[in-house]
Amino acid sequence: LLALQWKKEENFPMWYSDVIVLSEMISYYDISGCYILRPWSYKIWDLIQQWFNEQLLDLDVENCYFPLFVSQDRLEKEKDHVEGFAPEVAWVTKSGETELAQQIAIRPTSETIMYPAFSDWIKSHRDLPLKLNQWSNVVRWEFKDPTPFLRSREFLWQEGHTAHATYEDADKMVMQALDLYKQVYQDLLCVPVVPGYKTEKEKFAGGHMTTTVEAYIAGSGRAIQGATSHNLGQNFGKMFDIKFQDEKGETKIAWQTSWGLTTRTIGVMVMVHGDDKGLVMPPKVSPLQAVIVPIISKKLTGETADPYCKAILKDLRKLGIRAKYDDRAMYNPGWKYNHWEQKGVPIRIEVGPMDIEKKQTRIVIRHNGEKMDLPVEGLGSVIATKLEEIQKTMFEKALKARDEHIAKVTEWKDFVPNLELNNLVLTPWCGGEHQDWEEWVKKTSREESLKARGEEGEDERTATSVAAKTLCIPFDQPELPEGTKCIASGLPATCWCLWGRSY
Ligand SMILES: O=C1CCCN[C@@H]1CCCn1cnc2ccccc2c1=O
Repeated sequence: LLALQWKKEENFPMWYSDVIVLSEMISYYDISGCYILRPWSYKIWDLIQQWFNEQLLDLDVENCYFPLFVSQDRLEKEKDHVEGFAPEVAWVTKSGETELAQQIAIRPTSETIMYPAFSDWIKSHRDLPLKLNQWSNVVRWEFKDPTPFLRSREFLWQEGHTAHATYEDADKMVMQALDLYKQVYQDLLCVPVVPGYKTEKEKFAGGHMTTTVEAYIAGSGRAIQGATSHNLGQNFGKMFDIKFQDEKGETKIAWQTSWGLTTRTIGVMVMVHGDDKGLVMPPKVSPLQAVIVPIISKKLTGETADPYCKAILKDLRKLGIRAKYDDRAMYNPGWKYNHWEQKGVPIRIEVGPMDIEKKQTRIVIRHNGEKMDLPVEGLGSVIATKLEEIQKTMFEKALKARDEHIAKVTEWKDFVPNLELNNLVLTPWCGGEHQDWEEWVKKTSREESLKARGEEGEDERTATSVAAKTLCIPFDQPELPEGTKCIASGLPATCWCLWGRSY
């Protein structure tokens, strides 16, 4: 099956699952919610990890590795933190034919695995700050529709866990981590995100405050949480007895953070940039940034093309450009064009008989189809510059598409009509602590959406997917004129809140 069977605008979910298979990113697996990450997608995670690890050095965060398994006692140390998540926990209950005396959980996240050790290690303020990061897989036995990269039962992530002497130090760490996430999305993946606070209803219950970066998927008109960074306060310190002697010899409880970014990043990138020819890769994370295709014919044999193309390849690689010379004789140029377009390679370099004669080459830019003839002389640095331009243009294009779909709304009558236009909605809000009114918006937006679609009485599952929820209270707050009313409660608005249908 060589061509995409679905158009992105016609059937977004089918287009997505087609693209990730045809581009050789994913293969399916016989256990629901589990997927094979093939080299073409794993390399993206590799590149994200390389960049992220560089940044961790500057933040004095060290990598480590904790066990995959956690005892039931530890996992359930603090009931109310886990109860909401309990159905997602995967348990090991036997080895071979033998039942285990105590069932053991597979980590869904590592707070309860790490923090007893934190308690052992942290005795004095001199042991602080403790800043650790772990790259690993985690398992969450979700029941909502699994989607490769976006929602799977096992996924790869990094989880940062830090302990500090003061609230302020912890809060600074939370924001530094969130800024790394913003850079991963905007600077590496060319995906614009809105950084902000989660409301009380949407935050991590075990923490004090949650921050997030929210992305927008134009294909579905939905928002998606890109990554999250929590200020845990002293909650886990109290639970796991993480105490230290401060300079005055007084015993204090540590202030903590935890923050995570997952392979969901890859799915978001595919959805935002992909088109009807397949993947469109941002150069910074593309496994291949340029592919050289010789147009072999009677007028141009392999042995004439080889030295010319290999010289171009050398020139590119010398500048650190991830390039490949596709000299496979069993595929014709047309097949190769289609293949590398589906895989989203940013630049194709075509070499035909005329090109060799004129010491030039024809390059084709994947994201906008632009073609141009360039001299082979100095080609490497021209390609390097082109790649930077592509990175910038792709982000600007996504930013425009996202901004066109954020509607500022102050009256409730305009809320659902904007959701129906695939918009996110920015509204005056009475404050993140008003969970009751947040619930009201969720329920009312669902009912009004179903009515607008003439689907009253739709079954619960579908209905939930049309409800709007709070995405975040953006750090970047527009002017809020005195006396502005909350769009739902009519109470005095204290902030602007971003809403949307979401994944
Ligand atoms: O977000 C992050 C970032 C990385 C470190 N962990 C925090 C908080 C995770 C919240 N969470 C999420 N799913 C869970 C599933 C089962 C048990 C516990 C949990 C759980 O605590």
